[in-house]
Amino acid sequence: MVSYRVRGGNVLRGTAFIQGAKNAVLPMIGAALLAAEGRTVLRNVPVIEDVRRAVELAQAVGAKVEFHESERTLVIDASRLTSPVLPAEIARRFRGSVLFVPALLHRLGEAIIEGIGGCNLGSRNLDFHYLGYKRLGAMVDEGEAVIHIKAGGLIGAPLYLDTPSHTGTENLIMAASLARGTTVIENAALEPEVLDVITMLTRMGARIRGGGTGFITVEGVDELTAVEHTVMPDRLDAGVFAMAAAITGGEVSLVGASLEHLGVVRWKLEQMGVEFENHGAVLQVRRNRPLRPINVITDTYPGFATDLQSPLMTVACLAEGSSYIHERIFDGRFALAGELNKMGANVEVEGSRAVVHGPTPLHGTEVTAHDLRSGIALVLAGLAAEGETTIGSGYLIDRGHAALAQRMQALGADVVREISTSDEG
Ligand SMILES: CC(=O)N[C@H]1[C@@H](OP(=O)(O)OP(=O)(O)OC[C@H]2O[C@@H](n3ccc(=O)[nH]c3=O)[C@H](O)[C@@H]2O)O[C@H](CO)[C@@H](O)[C@@H]1O
Ligand SMILES: C=C(OP(=O)(O)O)C(=O)O
Repeated sequence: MVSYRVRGGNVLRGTAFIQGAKNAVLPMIGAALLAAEGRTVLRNVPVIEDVRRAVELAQAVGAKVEFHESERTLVIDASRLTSPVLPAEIARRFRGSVLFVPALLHRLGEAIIEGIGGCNLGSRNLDFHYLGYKRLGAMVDEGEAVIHIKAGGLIGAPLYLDTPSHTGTENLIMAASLARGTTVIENAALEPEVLDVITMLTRMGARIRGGGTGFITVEGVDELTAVEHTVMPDRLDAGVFAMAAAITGGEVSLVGASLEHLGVVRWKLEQMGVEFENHGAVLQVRRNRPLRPINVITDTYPGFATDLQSPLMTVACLAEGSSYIHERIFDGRFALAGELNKMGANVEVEGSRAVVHGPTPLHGTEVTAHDLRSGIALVLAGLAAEGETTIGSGYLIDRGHAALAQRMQALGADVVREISTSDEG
């Protein structure tokens, strides 16, 4: 059982090193399994629990994987895959398990999904994935507990997504890359991580056009080769550290962060009173005036990232006035509000909208992470709160943020990660 203990009141100053992107490395591990020969090398891999689960899952289907954690490097040899089964005990613990399906279909002719995990954010459908596989010629049997997808060779086809699903786009690009003929994917996702995955696949020999336009064309090839690729920086980790500076009225240098990748998040934080300045490759973030309230509507990239909606809700608690948040991507992403209210916040939720009445002084207490980003949002709340905050279910934070306590401590924060003996949490 992991928990985080935060003593608030310290102003954060110093340098934070932004990790490699969780939402890029997971599809890249899936992509590495498409290469039937040689060894793939992934660099700048974040040392997070989701990557450890992905390594276990790749090993479960027969790949040889070495995770050199201190070098943040993965070496993946997928020349012999032996099992199409994504076993429940691993696959249920993270979302990235769905990204193994295209490789299993191409390499073994079938994929058997015994469970799918990831943050509990309300409905998280996969119908666009399944419909896409079907249009490429696969058979999908959606059982109660197990999903069985079979294909005796995929064939390119016109595909579409009702909304630009992030993993849906990645999966259909991977499936199309080794399919016979041409596939066109309309309404594809534009997220920077999707583009990074396209860059890696292209290096592997895939023929993909239109990344970043919403309209992607893939000409199938006969084989993909193992390559070396450096994972892009994690814009969500960067956003969290920027908000940590903002909420404590501090100043931090973010090594590896890209302003461009923050999209609308950058402009919303600026409206709240946060200043950004690029110093070459280092992004300086500071806040030295009172926080202003904000209106935010989450959207796909370059809109305001839903994964930063929870941390922003915490920052809004300290703003001078009422902020308005409209969550448009997930239908159950406001569990944080109840936890913040336990700390003295005044957040009202109605359906997909929340109003944060600020400023409210926060006080430390025992709270629970309901998902990865509500967990990190509670760490931010703890930084601004009087006294001590204990955040339970810390495993959820470890799913997506590497060495969080050490990186926060380096900025002067009092954050400790604690482990007690009990079940995962
Ligand atoms: C591992 C990974 O990359 N996770 C990210 C990915 O999740 P993920 O790829 O699961 O998110 P999607 O973009 O697919 O889902 C967004 C919305 O579309 C709906 N939908 C999606 C697919 C589908 O087949 N049918 C359907 O209805 C979902 O229910 C959800 O409401 O993008 C999310 C939205 O930016 C981020 O919060 C997650 O951090
Ligand atoms: C929703 C998230 O992740 P996942 O899709 O892996 O559950 C997240 O990173 O906030």
